[in-house]
Amino acid sequence: MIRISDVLKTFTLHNQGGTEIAVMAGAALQVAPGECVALTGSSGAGKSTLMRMIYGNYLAAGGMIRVGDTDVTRAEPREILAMRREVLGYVSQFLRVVPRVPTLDVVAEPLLMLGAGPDEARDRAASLLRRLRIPENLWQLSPTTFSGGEQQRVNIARGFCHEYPALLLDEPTASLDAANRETVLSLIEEAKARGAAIVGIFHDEAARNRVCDREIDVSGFTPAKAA
Ligand SMILES: Nc1ncnc2c1ncn2[C@@H]1O[C@H](COP(=O)(O)OP(=O)(O)OP(=O)(O)O)[C@@H](O)[C@H]1O
Repeated sequence: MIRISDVLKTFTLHNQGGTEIAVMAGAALQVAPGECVALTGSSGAGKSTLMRMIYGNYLAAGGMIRVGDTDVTRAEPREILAMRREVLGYVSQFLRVVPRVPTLDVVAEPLLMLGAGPDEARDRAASLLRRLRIPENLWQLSPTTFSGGEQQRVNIARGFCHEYPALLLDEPTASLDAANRETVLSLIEEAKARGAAIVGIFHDEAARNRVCDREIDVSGFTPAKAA
């Protein structure tokens, strides 16, 4: 479902005389449907950079990244947007929302954008919000004023609303209490069971051991070592 080979990434520091820094070379990864792969490696090794390249936020300088039928390194912006709508979900650590949109609609939006009926989309959103213990009296409010942990759970609910064939998870259990952490791990297990291919960053080692089938240490892709 997700196939990466020989990926190269350089950053050009425009505010520092255009200096080019190579941060990744020879990156390779394959994730099959129903599999969860953890990206590991020390801080600065390139875990987030690799996830951003898979999502099409950062452009790879070389190599191949395929998500389903999408050739991410060569796709037009509209193809990337279609991939994000239909195929590849991304649960980042922070919720970014348009102000004044009620929480229920923030969570239902990915399904609404795919043409689901409003009742069906809101029912699914409600069931996720309930599972993630967001009190019902908050559902009609915008999540902009919610606590950090509440925003994180709204973000997770949104990321799991549509059953994406592939998912990127950036620290999905960070700073959650035990009960909500357990819910998130169950959501990941259910997504795997229905065939989702998942790539994640999990600093929570017990969570990683429970849901991940394999680990890929991205330090192996830092140019000095890969050369
Ligand atoms: N936009 C950018 N411009 C320049 N350099 C960048 C940019 N994004 C990342 N880097 C560099 O790429 C390298 C990898 O960073 P990245 O954030 O991917 O690491 P990480 O493994 O996710 O780290 P952490 O665990 O601390 O989040 C770092 O040396 C970082 O400074």
